[in-house]
Amino acid sequence: AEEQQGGGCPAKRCGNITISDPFWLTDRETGRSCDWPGPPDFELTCFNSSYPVLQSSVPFSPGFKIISISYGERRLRAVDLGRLELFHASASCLPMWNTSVKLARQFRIDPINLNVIFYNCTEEAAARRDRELVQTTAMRCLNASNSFVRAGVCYDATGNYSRYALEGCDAIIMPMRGSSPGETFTNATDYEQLINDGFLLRWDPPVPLPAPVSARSDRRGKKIMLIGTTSAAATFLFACLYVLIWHRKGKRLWFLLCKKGSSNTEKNYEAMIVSYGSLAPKRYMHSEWKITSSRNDQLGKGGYGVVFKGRLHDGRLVAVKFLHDCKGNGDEFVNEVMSIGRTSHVNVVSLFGFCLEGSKRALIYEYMPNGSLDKYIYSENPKEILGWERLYAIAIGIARGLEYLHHSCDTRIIHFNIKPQNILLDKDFSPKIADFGLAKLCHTKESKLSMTGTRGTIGFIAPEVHSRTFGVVSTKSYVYSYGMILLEIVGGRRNVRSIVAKSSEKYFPDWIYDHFAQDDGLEACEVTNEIEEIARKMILIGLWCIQVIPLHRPTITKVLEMFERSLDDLDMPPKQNFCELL
Ligand SMILES: Nc1ncnc2c1ncn2[C@@H]1O[C@H](COP(=O)(O)OP(=O)(O)OP(=O)(O)O)[C@@H](O)[C@H]1O
Repeated sequence: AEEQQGGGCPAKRCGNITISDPFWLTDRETGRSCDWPGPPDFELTCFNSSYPVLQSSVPFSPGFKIISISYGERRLRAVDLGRLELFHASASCLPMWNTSVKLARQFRIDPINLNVIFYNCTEEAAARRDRELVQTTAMRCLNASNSFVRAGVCYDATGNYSRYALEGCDAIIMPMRGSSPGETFTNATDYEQLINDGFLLRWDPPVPLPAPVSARSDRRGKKIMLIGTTSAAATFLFACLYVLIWHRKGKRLWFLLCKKGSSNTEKNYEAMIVSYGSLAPKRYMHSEWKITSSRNDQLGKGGYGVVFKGRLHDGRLVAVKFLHDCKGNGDEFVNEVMSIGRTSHVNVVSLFGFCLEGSKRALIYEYMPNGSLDKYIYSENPKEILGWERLYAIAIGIARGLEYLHHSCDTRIIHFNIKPQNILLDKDFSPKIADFGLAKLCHTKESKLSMTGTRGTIGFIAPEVHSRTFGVVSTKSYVYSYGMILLEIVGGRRNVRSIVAKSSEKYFPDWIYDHFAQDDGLEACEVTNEIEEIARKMILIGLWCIQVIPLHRPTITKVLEMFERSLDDLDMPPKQNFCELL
């Protein structure tokens, strides 16, 4: 019988290799040579008519050059093109994935292969002590003095090569062609040749695809198809009804169904996560963490969902935020989570990972043992618990975190929800900004405090966010919220209430403005002589930040400069007419 490609087209040649079932060739320039494509993982392209290329499952990363295919043994020899680029790239390195990550589901690295490990070191001491390592010379994009290579590492079926880890070095593992039985390479000098020789891959037979509908198919065939399709549709409908009924009866079954999406979607998510590199937040399965506290003991509940304390398998404590009412599909969710996860600053809460199981979504954050700032500033005696110096340090820390979110990272991250509930305190009471980037992920129920600029209470949201008549929404809108937090730190809501009671319901920013110049004016805020400078500075900066017109507010960088100055160098801001906001 005539040899065929996967999908039923006649076999073709690319260079000196015959492409036949299950592989199939696409011609990128002239379009598909087959009407009916073969199994997706087995699609090849022919590079310059000289050799076939197997695609990488990681988007935008180079695939594999095929050197030979043994159809009988279901084995092929391939070279990772990403590795070759290491030798030829003139300027920068492409992200280096472990080869196994780039392989589609149907392919496995043959256990007969040995491995080469490349080390890129920031500290070389450990690498230099290791006699088996050879310093690299040919890697254009790595600094030759701090990159090393080890060859002949045996295959480990569990994929655990941690015993080869070196302190101060990143490592990348790539398979190399297995030698004759029993022989291992201990000398890595020939690493370039070893990589060029390629390695062996095995494949599992693809699941057969349904046959194409041919224009020439006879009536009987059509009838069978019709019966088949109708019964498949009926079965599907029946299954849907069954699930719906069960969903109503008990959510458990629904959960089981949602636990994992289709394997293609799953693969897509994995590929997206991998493409963000090693610092990307990790995707956790429900089984990889557990809630440590009971339902009655949740950490809190906000506009986006409920937050529980949890623990990862490795022992780390986390805060798990179960999101409700999420926008967009899984891919969009993963992309947004990745951009949130790229933030890294001492004053910004770290996102360790996320959960995405069907429609269920959760974010996993580092756990902040001292909770949120509101707990302290609205307590009976906040200044006694934290002390003014600490409160002052917290104020500066928040400004640093905001400056980072404004300038140093992905500008797509918007945080319209700066308020004391979203300032979390770590074990040393250092502040970290939480809850950013969520507006893009989920719909929120209106936030409890921040939207209500009602009489006598303080709203954290800048006037221009409510109404464009006040100006354009910009980073100055965060500055407004920050200013309100400063005034809250000084005044505290309880204090505000008592002041309000004593002063015929005067708005706190108005009240503090009027009392700022008076000698005993700050007594109501428990300000004593020793800490007067600190308190007055926070008030002045706060009042500058809450100027109604955004243009009149300082930038957050300017705010940090103001903290550096002495009180005498700071001017009094113009008094605002807050009535128009209330
Ligand atoms: N990483 C964390 N560590 C410790 N506690 C946390 C953490 N994240 C949130 N919390 C607690 O959970 C509470 C609820 O948090 P969440 O961010 O969901 O809502 P919120 O900030 O009160 O309201 P909103 O959603 O309107 O911003 C917080 O006030 C805080 O006390």
